Amino acid sequence: MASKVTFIGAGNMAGAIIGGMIESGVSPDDIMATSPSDDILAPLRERLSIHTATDNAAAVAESDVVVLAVKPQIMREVCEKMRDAVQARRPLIVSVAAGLPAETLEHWLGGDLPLVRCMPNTPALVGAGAAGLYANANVDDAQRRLATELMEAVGLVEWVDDEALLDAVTAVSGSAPAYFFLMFEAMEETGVKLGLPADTARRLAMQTALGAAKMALSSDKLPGELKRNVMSPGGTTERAVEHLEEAGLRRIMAEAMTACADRASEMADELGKR
Ligand SMILES: NC(=O)C1=CN([C@@H]2O[C@H](COP(=O)(O)OP(=O)(O)OC[C@H]3O[C@@H](n4cnc5c(N)ncnc54)[C@H](OP(=O)(O)O)[C@@H]3O)[C@@H](O)[C@H]2O)C=CC1
Ligand SMILES: O=C(O)[C@@H]1CCC=N1
Repeated sequence: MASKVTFIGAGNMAGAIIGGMIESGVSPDDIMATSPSDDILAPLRERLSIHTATDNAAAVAESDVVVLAVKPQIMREVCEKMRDAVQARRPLIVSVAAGLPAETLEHWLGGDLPLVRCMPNTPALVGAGAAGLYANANVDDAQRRLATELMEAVGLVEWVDDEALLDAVTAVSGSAPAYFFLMFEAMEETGVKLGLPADTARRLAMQTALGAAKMALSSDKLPGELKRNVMSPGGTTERAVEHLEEAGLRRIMAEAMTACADRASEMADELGKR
C-alpha cells in the first residue's frame, strides 16, 4: 500500500490495526498516528517507527486515507476541529467508531466526502481481525479497493450494502473478542477448580478455541456437524453440551448480542445528532 494512512487516535483499536499492518509488510513510513499526548505516541515511534503528530489538522494535510479512531463521545469535536484540513485535502475517510452514522460524520467534516464506515476488531493486531465495511455514495471503486486493501492487511473483510447492518457486525465480530476472552476466564477458573494449574488450563482453553476456529474455517461441514462429531453417545461432551443447552446458552447469546446491537443504535441516537 503506497497510500499515506493517518490514524486520528492511537488507542487500542488503532494500535491493533497499525501493528497488524506493519506485521503484514506495510511500510511504517506510510503510517501516521495522532494523539493529544506524546506519552502514547513515543512508544509507537520507537517500537514501530511510524510517523506521529499531536496536531490532527497538520497530519490530515499529508494523508490519502484518514482513519477516525477516537471514542464516539469525542468524535464530533475532533471532526469539527479538522474540518478545514479535511476539506482542503479530501482524503478517503474511514471511521471505525461504533454507532456513529456515515451521514453525521460526513456532515461534521464539512460534507460531500468519500467515507467508509468500518467495524473492525482487536485481533487485527495479529492479522486475524474481522471487519464489516460500508461505503457512502461518494466512495468510488478505487477507494473501495483501498479500504479493502487496508483492512485485508489485518484480516477478513466483509462489505455490507445496508449501513444498519454494521450494528449486527458489531454484535457478531466487533465486540465479540470480549465474549471469547470471558469464556477463557470461565474455562480457566473451572479448570483450576478441577485441579489444573491456572496457566495450563488457560493455554489448553485458548489452543482449543484456536483449533476449533481453524477446523471450522477449513471444513466443508457446518459447526453443528463438527460439534456432533465430538459428542460420543453417552459420553462426556454430550453431558456438557446438554447442560449448556438446558442452561440457555443460545438464549443468553441472543440476548447479549441483541443488547450489543441495540447499544450501537442507541449511541447513534445519543451522539450522532447533526
Ligand atoms: N476497542 C475495540 O475493540 C474496538 C473499538 N472500536 C472503535 O474504535 C474507536 C476507538 O476505540 P478504542 O481504541 O477502544 O479507544 P481508546 O480510548 O483506546 O483510543 C482512543 C484514543 O484517542 C485518543 N484521543 C483523544 N482525543 C483525541 C484527539 N483530539 N485527537 C487524537 N486522538 C485523541 C485517546 O487519548 P486519551 O486516552 O489520552 O484521551 C486514546 O488514545 C471507538 O470509536 C470505538 O467505537 C471499534 C471496534 C472495536
Ligand atoms: O465496546 C465498544 O463500544 C467498542 C466497539 C466495538 C468494540 N468495542
